[in-house]
Amino acid sequence: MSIVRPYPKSETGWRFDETYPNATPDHLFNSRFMHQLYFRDDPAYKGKYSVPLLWDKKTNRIVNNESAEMLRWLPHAFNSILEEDPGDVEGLDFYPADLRKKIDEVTPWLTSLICSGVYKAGFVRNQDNYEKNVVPLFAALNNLEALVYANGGPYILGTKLTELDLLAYPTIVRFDTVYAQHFKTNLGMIRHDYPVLNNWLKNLYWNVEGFKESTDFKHIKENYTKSHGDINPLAITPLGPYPDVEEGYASDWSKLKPGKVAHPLVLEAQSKL
Ligand SMILES: N[C@@H](CCC(=O)N[C@@H](CS)C(=O)NCC(=O)O)C(=O)O
Repeated sequence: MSIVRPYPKSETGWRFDETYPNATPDHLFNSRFMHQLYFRDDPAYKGKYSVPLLWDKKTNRIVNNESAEMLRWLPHAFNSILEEDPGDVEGLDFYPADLRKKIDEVTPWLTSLICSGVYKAGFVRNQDNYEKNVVPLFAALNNLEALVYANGGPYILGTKLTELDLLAYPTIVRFDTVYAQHFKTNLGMIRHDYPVLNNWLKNLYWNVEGFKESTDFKHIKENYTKSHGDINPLAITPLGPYPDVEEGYASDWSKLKPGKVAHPLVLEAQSKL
C-alpha cells in the first residue's frame, strides 16, 4: 500500500512524499503525484484525482477508485482462489444475508446526511446553506445514537461488524477533532453529546484490530486544516480536543443512556426523517 501526504493539494492534487511522517513513496512507479497514476491508466482522464485507488499490477490498470464499491466487493473478491470454503472466512462478511435489509435501509441516510453531510455543511459559502445542511446532520446523528442504543452494541446493528460501521467510522472518528471546528458542525460533539456513539467509537478504535492502525490524526487534521485555504487561511491546526479519542470503553451497554442534540431546529428535522 502507498500512502499520500495530506497537504498541500492545490490543483495538482495528492502527492507522494516519504519525508512526511507515515506517508510513503508510490511503491509501484515512484510517481510524484497521484494524478500520474490516473493518467498512466488513461492519458485522456478528466475526472477527480481521488483516493483510495486500487491498482492491478498484472494488467497495469486502475481497478476501482470508489470506496463503497471496494467495501462491498473486496472481502469476497478472491473467494474463488481460496482453499477454505469462502463461507468460513471469519469476520470478512460485512454485508451478511440476515442484515442486508437493515443495511440497505440505513446506508442512504447515513451516507447522505452524516458522511457527506459534514462536507455539505462545511463547504458552503453562506449562512443559509450552512444552516440548511448542519441541522439535518445532527438530526441524523441523533437517530444514529438511538439506533446503536436500540441494537445494544457494540456495533451499529448489534453483535456483527457490518458495512455500516465501516462507513460511519471515518466520519465519526474525525468529528470532534476536525469537523466540529473546521466545518463548524458544532451543535454538539460526539464525546459530549452522544455517549452511545462515543462508546461505539472507543470500542472500534481501541479494541478492534485495524481501526487504530489505519487512523492517523496528523494526516487527518493537516489534510483539512492545511489544504482548505478559504476555510482556514492561516493553516493553523488546532491542538485539541485532547485526547483524539477518549479511553474507557464501557462493555456493559445497558448502563449507557443515549444522548442527543436538542436544538429546536434539529428536533424538528429529526421528527421528519
Ligand atoms: N467516491 C469516492 C470519493 C473519494 C474522495 O472524494 N476522496 C477524497 C479524499 S476523502 C479525495 O481524494 N479528494 C480529492 C482531493 O482532496 O484532492 C470514494 O468514496 O471512494
